[in-house]
Amino acid sequence: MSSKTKVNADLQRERDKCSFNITELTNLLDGGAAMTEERRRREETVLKEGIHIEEVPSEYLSHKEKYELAVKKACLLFKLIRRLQEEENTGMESFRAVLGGSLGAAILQDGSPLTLHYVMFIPTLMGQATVEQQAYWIGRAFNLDIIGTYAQTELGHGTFIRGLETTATYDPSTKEFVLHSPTLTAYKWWPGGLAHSANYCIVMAQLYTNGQCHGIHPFVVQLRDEETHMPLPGIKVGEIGAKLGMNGTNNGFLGFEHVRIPREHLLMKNSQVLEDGTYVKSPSSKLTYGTMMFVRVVIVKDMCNYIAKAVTIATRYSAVRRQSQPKPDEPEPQILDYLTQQHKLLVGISTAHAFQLSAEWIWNMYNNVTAELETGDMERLPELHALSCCLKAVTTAEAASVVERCRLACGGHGYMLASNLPLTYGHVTAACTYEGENTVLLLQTARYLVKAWQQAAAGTSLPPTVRYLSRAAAARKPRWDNSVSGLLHGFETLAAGKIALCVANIEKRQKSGLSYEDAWNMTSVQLAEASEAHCRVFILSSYYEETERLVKSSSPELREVMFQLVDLYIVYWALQRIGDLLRFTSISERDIEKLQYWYEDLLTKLRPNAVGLVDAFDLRDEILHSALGAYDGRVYERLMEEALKSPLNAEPVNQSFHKYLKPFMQGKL
Ligand SMILES: Cc1cc2nc3c(=O)[nH]c(=O)nc-3n(C[C@H](O)[C@H](O)[C@H](O)COP(=O)(O)OP(=O)(O)OC[C@H]3O[C@@H](n4cnc5c(N)ncnc54)[C@H](O)[C@@H]3O)c2cc1C
Repeated sequence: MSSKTKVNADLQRERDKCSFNITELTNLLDGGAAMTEERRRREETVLKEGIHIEEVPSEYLSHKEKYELAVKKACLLFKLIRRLQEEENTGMESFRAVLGGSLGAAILQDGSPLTLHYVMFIPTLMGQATVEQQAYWIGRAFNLDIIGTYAQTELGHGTFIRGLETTATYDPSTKEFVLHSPTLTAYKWWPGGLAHSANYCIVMAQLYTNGQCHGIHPFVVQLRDEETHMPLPGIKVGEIGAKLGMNGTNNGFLGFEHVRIPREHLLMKNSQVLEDGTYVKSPSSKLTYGTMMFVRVVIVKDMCNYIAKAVTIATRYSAVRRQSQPKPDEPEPQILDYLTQQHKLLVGISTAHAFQLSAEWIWNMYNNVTAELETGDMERLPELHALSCCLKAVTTAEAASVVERCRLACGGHGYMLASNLPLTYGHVTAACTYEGENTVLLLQTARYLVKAWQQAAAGTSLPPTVRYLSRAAAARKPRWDNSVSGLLHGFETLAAGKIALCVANIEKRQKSGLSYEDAWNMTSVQLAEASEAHCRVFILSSYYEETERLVKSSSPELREVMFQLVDLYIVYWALQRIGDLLRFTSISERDIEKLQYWYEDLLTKLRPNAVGLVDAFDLRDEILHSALGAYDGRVYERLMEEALKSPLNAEPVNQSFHKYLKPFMQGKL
């Protein structure tokens, strides 16, 4: 982890005074010392290849050059994965280990044109292809003989999947489907790698057979010649243009002009079209949820990595940076000594832990529910779906706000691309939109919560993550208790109160003559907030419970810090939601005052361990890729080194001086 160069004295002092063993925490976060060892070994293997090293920083390249560099790096990375698969005789794990987590992003800082192959193309084949189809496609995809992507969104529709316009019409005479984009708005728009990278694609299209539409289905479509890479006849494909971030991902558009594909290219694990055109319906439309939920859980894990990266950069910088002079005769303090700065950073650290533990929890639930699905048991599917929706929405939104707060915490230098905070923000804020737009996801969870509340009120027993609604429906406002468990109960009361109010408001609006849909829409701001409150209950309680379980055999020093972080996170959110707590619980002015003191006291207690806590994320300099966040804290030297890489600094006078500036100044332009 550490670079061999001299470490900034302030940063070293922070490390010296850390009260717990940093390696112990690293091991805890990785899931054991062996896992830390394995991660470090993998990072060493991958980074040793030097794929991440850039001759000219990619921000100074043109759009086209950026893409070409991203393809080069992605290919070298895939080549490495292939080698690791052979050497270690592994499968999908090598993809996940090298591309997932923070390692992939360290090599392709602005996104990879080949990621969709691994995050969407292969998982969709695994989830929706029959055994025979898998035998044919997965081998080819796995060996990277073909590169795929996933095209669902169209120019005209993203959220409303039923509104997609691309058609796939079955022709029994040739046993083919004919793919067509009837309008401009039917063009696929957004898929990563679609523009110039992938040669195959899973296309979601409206399936027509025997004159009847059966809704959206997945088709494997060849887009480009495997040899020349030229688009096949009838395929109109290109790039959608420059974006706020993720400019290496090669997002594309795609239109079809009566393109024919074999019948077998419909992924038929769930629904089928027989040779004569007979449509055989899926036993449950819910079976296709699997891939979607897998991706959402992966997103939550990604958010932990981005937050860990941003808080590491901003915290180390805050230990090095000195600013202002609050006491006239004393030197300028480290900015980390300002309570407002601790407020910006320490909650970020606890957020990374909270999300990681929530992600572990839902990952286990996902695996259990998937195993149950294989045996035809779908009981916990709606609960998992509701939880994965709100968790994706809340974690991505919060990650975006943590990263932005970290950027602001670094003042002007945080605005530099060299800090790596802007690119990190670009990644995180994109996740608020892709794989289900956040508001839409919160409203999906709200639908589940409204039903759950009605069941709770009717006395029906509820699944574990909404069981608190039954307790709330049965009891009156409990007495306020200003402890951690009291706060957790307070959040349950708050969430239940919000959900109950939404149900009451919808009913009231219906009684006043509105349709259910209009009553829902009029209540939707409250519904989205209720959904967020429910998610908060889940995150806070799983963070608390999982930490208790996790630190059972930890040293007393580490245990103390871990609980301080949990307390900080819970008290922080209580203070953020004071208005709601006043409205829905019996919290008093005095309780709030105590919470505020408690929060400030926690910040002060955690302050000496701030650097130790971010060091424990164990992010190598190559992964942080930041002049402000490097292990040695040589912030100013690195900023200057990076500035000197600007192509403008290659010559003392730019030609535009002679061409424009001088003639302009002399009135001759
Ligand atoms: C970086 C990036 C990568 C992407 N990659 C892919 C990809 O690989 N493949 C792919 O197929 N797609 C991809 N997408 C597309 C993405 O999935 C969609 O953008 C997303 O689903 C949102 O749909 P939309 O853009 O149509 O937004 P819209 O649905 O038009 O949303 C616009 C606004 O309307 C609101 N809204 C919409 N419906 C409702 C409702 N029912 N109730 C209340 N409010 C509503 C939303 O909350 C939002 O505020 C990507 C997008 C991004 C940004």
